Amino acid sequence: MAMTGNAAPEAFELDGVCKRYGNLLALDQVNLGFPAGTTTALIGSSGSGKSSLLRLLLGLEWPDQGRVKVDGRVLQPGEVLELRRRVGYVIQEGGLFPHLTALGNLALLPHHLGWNKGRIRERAEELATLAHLPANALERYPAELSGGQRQRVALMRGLMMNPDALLLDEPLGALDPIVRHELQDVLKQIFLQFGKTVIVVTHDIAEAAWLADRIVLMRHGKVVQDGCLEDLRQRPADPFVTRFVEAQRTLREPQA
Ligand SMILES: Nc1ncnc2c1ncn2[C@@H]1O[C@H](COP(=O)(O)OP(=O)(O)OP(=O)(O)O)[C@@H](O)[C@H]1O
Repeated sequence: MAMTGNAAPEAFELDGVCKRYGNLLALDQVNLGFPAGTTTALIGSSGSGKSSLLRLLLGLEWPDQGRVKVDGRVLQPGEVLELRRRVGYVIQEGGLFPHLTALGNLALLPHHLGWNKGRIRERAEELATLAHLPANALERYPAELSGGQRQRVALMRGLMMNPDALLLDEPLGALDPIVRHELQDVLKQIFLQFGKTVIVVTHDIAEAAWLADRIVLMRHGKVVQDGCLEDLRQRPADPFVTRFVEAQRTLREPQA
């Protein structure tokens, strides 16, 4: 995101953030920074607070304690609409509107901001090439697309306005292994080309390591470890880290 002065501020920052839902403490004193231009994978068991964390960064939720900062400034409710224009958000299953074609879904925000049809189509076609979506799929409704194609469109929608940052919540969650593998390549290529701040939530440690140099592992609303895959493997901060890493099955040759 925008830099001010000599020091590049963190694109996003959580400063002593607690988030409660009733009696449940979903985030417990989280301190984390996401420097501008870096890619981070957030992993952790189900219910550890990963999605809540992303929603706080987007102003879709507010902390009960602590502060969320964007570009070094505390996020204010009045800034959320503008923030949503500057940050692409991609969720599992895509969240596409079923009554609009792929192109219609992609066009929603740019149309609202006054882009003409030609410019919208040109941008959509450019992104279709990037996301390896056949151009004719742009005219189809979500129900006429495969799961992988819907995810590609969701990713394209997140990139449509050339955002300053991209937040992805299990973008490859519900896909078969071959499509997932292909899309991991597409995502990695896009992140490299994009060169901006990316935070991606996944359950899969191999996917996390493929997409990001930095992995933040969460459990029960707290950050357990923040490092690279090698740190998690060789220097686990906690026995839970080893359990989490070892719980991810790898295929081995059958024993003779
Ligand atoms: N709107 C809500 N109302 C009540 N409880 C919620 C709400 N959103 C999340 N929670 C609870 O907060 C905790 C953290 O949820 P969150 O979705 O952030 O976890 P997660 O790590 O993203 O989980 P998953 O990997 O299963 O998506 C969970 O126990 C969840 O049930």
